[in-house]
Amino acid sequence: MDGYLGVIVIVAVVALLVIGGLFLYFRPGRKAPPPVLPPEAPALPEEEEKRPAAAGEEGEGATTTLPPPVKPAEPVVVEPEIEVPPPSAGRMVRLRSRLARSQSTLGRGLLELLSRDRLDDDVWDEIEESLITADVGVAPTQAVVEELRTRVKVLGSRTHDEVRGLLREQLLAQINPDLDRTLRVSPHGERPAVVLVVGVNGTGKTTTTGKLARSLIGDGRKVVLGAADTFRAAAADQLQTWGERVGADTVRGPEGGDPASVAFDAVARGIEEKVDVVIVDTAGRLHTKTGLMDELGKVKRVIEKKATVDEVLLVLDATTGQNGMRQAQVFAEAVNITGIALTKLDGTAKGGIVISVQRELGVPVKLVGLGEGPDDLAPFDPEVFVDAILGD
Ligand SMILES: Nc1nc2c(ncn2[C@@H]2O[C@H](COP(=O)(O)OP(=O)(O)OP(=O)(O)O)[C@@H](O)[C@H]2O)c(=O)[nH]1
Repeated sequence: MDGYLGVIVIVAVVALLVIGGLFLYFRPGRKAPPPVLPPEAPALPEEEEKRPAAAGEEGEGATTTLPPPVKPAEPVVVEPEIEVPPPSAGRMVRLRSRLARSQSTLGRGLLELLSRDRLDDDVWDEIEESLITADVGVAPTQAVVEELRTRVKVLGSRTHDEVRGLLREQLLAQINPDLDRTLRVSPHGERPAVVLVVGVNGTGKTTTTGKLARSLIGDGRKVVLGAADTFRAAAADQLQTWGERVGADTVRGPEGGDPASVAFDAVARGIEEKVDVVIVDTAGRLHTKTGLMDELGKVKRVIEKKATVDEVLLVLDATTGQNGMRQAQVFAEAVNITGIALTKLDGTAKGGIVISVQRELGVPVKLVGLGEGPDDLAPFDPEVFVDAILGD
């Protein structure tokens, strides 16, 4: 009996436990067990995620390939583009219109005066004044007027062409077409030719050095530039930019350094690189004549340890008139000038400076600047010059 009772109690306890468990499991408000999620896919790089899926990539079974690691981009070195400048020949003809614009008032005025029926003293005075105003200089003006007076007397009545012919002849005679205007830029065997560029800052000296380098390169020569104007760092930068445009190296020194040492290094580089011409831009400080002589003298002496100085070009601003002439005199006394580069001839009606500067300094105008463009430097051609003054 006791055995039965024990079994009944055990069954009752088990039944109670089962009922209690079921109640707890199904009771209202009980939270559902968390859903079982599939494992997360690995994150893709942003770009890959945005990329539209290609055909066949979508849907079940598509696999994701990770992109290869991106290498950091190599820095791109942009080489400056090397320009090919035009040759020097025919440049003055090309730039003739610039001359005609600036000089034709003089030509037209003279032609009109000389074509008058009666040429009395007043007219001759006016002719003289026009020439003086155009910076022809006193002595050349007197020579021109005297010669014209004689020729006109012989001629009697004059046609326009005859007057033009007379004037052309007289102006050309004053410019002297027979002067040797060739630039000495031929190398001497292994040694390059050396051109020293001197003149006051602001005359267009550095610009002319750069333009000359272009022009020589246009003629097929190899050039090295020397920035011996160490007084002004900007001048060296400017020259270097000119050089880079046409693939010419520029040798420079520290600001305020010894110009002679830069000139020496430039010539040494020229020899090393087997170039045809080394062009040295010097400082143009007009302190004292002795100071200038010492500086330019030293530059020249130092260059001559390695090569010969073939040309000493004086850069002169045509717009500065008599003031420029005085500066030119100081340079001519300090160094042996072999040629003149007359700049800004497009910006003045006083083209007569060509005549007076040659006469005063006894050296020919070899180059003329006719604009701010890189190829606006031309070998001087007296006939083109006079024809531009007189018109066609
Ligand atoms: N119209 C015209 N401008 C020129 C000519 N030659 C130079 N120039 C300009 O004259 C300005 C003055 O040049 P500069 O400041 O004299 O330059 P620079 O003489 O080369 O400089 P530094 O000699 O180093 O002082 C520049 O804007 C040149 O472009 C020319 O023949 N015609």
